[in-house]
Amino acid sequence: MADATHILRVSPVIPVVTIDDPRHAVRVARALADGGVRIIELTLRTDSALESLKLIAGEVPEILLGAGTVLAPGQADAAVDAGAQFLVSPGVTPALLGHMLTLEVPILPGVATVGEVMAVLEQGLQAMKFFPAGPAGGPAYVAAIGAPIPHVQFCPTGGISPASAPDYLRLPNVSCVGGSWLTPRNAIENGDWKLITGLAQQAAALGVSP
Ligand SMILES: O=C[C@H](O)COP(=O)(O)O
Ligand SMILES: CC(=O)C(=O)O
Repeated sequence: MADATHILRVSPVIPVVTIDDPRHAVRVARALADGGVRIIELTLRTDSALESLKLIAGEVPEILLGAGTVLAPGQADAAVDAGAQFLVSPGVTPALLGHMLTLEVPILPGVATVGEVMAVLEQGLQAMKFFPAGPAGGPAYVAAIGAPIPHVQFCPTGGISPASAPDYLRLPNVSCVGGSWLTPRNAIENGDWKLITGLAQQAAALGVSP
């Protein structure tokens, strides 16, 4: 099933995580899960990303494991082989989208314009990443897309902070947001897993109504 609507309901925030040293991978995933965030989008931006995916897939079964920054069909295949349970791309091309649709995992293609939303919708997908959310227009832009196309659910990502996340999460066409703020690079390098767990707890609480 390619549609990722159910993936967007796992957590109010999908952490977008970049790990340089695979020895940190399991600790980062556990720190997020300990804070109540049981989903991770591990970017394929480092040479060791596939190794990190394999380690998390093998040792942290309680977290839903996605691969992000999928730019090419071969990367999508390699990520699934490494254990990715869903795939995220910052944008779409016909070749990449067509290939990802042949795989057995949910996909979250990135879109930034109404035309791109319509192109992805034509392929039968109703869940999309909106990227880069802040620079592309922010909550007002996402809300405006919802007028003609109310049945698409978005995960806005890019330039979002704990302060701005609620402005997106209150929109009817936003199920969650994505962000890198839960896993600061220096916290990973310093092994500050408590900080990451604390940031995850705050993020998980964004989904709880006051
Ligand atoms: O490339 C950006 C990541 O997808 C997340 O963006 P962010 O660092 O603004 O949260
Ligand atoms: C930014 C983004 O969407 C990605 O790295 O997949």
